[in-house]
Amino acid sequence: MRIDIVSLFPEFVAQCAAFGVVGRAVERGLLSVHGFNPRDYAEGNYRRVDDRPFGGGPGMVMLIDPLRASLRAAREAAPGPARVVYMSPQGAPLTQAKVRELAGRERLILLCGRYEGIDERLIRAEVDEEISIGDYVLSGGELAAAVIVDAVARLREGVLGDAESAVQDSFEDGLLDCPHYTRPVEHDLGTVPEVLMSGNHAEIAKWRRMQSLGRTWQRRPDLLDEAALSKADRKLLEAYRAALEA
Ligand SMILES: CN(C)c1ccccc1CNc1ccc(C(N)=O)cn1
Repeated sequence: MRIDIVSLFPEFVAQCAAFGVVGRAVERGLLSVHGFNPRDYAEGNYRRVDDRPFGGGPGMVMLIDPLRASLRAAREAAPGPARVVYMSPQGAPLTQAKVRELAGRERLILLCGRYEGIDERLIRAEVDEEISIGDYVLSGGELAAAVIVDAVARLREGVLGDAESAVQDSFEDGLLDCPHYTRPVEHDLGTVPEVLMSGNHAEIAKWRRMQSLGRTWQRRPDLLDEAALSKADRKLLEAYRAALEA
């Protein structure tokens, strides 16, 4: 998979692909991340990439042509179609389903805005979709792009060993993750739930599912569509609630 980053600070995002599982995936050639800086494609001796907004108001707007030239350079840097994603507060909220969809592609181009954003005509002409990583404002799209790189990379075949837990991750099945424990069993911060040491894998799986259901119900009821729960899941959630009252 190839991901191109169009940004005034491309090394910022490339660094986010230099550590951990994503860094190893890059080393192993499962993924490559390349930066394109609109300033390298800006005309004139000031190499302008922004200008004042028509209609007045504070701040600056990113110019069309340096962005369009850097997008063209990114497209032409490798074969095959690329999905152009613009990171912005006006985008569709990022979900794990959207991450899975993006991870299925061979090429992505992530467009990072700075200043007050980008001339709308460039967005309309070149952007396939706008994505927001949450309802808050950042100084640039680079952190949002880094989130996409990480979330997408870890879903690519071969990136996570079976030691890691991409499958059981929260949101993979639409529920929050269960609690996790490791050594020591006895600690002044408490002990470990008995069932996890029982060796009874069916019981352990049931306990974990019950915890995921219960935590989702308690912390993110918006994610829990109780109607869509299986009979077994509904029984587990009942058991979780009953244990709270006990
Ligand atoms: C400078 N701003 C406000 C801006 C305005 C328009 C586009 C991009 C930017 C860059 N900033 C971003 C980008 C993304 C997100 C997000 N929630 O995904 C938050 N902020």
